[in-house]
Amino acid sequence: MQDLIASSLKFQNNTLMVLDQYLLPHQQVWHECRDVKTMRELILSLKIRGAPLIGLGASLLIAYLAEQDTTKAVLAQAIDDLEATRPTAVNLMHCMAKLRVALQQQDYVAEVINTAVKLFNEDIALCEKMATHGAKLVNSGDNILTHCNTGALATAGIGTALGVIYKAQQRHGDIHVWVDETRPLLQGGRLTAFELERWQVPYTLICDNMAASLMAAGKVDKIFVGADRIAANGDFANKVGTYNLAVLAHFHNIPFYVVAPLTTLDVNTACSADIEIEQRNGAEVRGVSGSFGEALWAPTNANVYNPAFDVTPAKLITGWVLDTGVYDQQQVLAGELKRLV
Ligand SMILES: CSC[C@H]1O[C@H](OP(=O)(O)O)[C@H](O)[C@@H]1O
Repeated sequence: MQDLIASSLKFQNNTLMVLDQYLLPHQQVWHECRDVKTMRELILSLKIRGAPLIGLGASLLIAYLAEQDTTKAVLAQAIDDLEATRPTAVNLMHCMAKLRVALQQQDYVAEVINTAVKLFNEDIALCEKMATHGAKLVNSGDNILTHCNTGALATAGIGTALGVIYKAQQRHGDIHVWVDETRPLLQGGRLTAFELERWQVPYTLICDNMAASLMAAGKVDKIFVGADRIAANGDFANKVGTYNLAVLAHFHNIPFYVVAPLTTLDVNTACSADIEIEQRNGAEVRGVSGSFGEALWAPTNANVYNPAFDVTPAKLITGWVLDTGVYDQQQVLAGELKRLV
């Protein structure tokens, strides 16, 4: 398999490497992955994370195993095992479905490898298209609020919502970004801040509970977020705290955009009620751990509610920025998204 290199995932010299996003930004540690058990742990612990990226990481692992003359039956089980890691982001299911088709072909080793390579390279191109479409929605001097991390660390390209922000900054040179730290795992404070510094995009880090007063003060011009799954009616699931922003944006009449590749659209999921929300370990809320070690602030036995995602109804969304274009609420509520697949 050819070398494939992205910000947090690479296949080089026949070795699959994953950047440990849990240790960023203060430690850059790459883990080698040679088996399903390791990739499952990397995905479940969010060392590799981001809807598109977990699909690509799983795909490259399957391709690596195919290259090691792994039997069809073992590859099929590996696909099932990896698909079962995180239930909300549909990109993982999309990639695994493509690999299942490849596995049924006569020359399945070559087909699986070619499919994984194609998915990786397609993602790079999809990011560019989303960024180009979305950047046209940004005006000079805009203050943009974003949530979680949707950049190069979460994709094979420049990202989804953060890719729009990056392209807009290239175009205008004078935008500013409010970065939600994104409790409990702090993808915004750790990863988005890290990426915006690398790209030299001016930003200000805020706690999630500060977004409301910034909007009330007129300091937020637009909101761009990513998605883990878009339902057929335009509702979508994204990192928990996204729904808060959508309700606040609606109240304050601030444009609210979701940015995702068309492969995040799941026409088999009718609406948000049908999206399975991943529930995560309470330890993530009782304290925090990372490159600095760990800190525990809540009582050891505190009951915790820790959904990794929440859902936002289409009626709160101004626009859907996909690689195929930008769609407004009237188009989406009229069923336009379903006609794209
Ligand atoms: C382009 S990443 C999309 C999506 O994935 C993130 O979730 P996680 O960090 O748990 O993998 C977040 O919801 C992003 O918006």
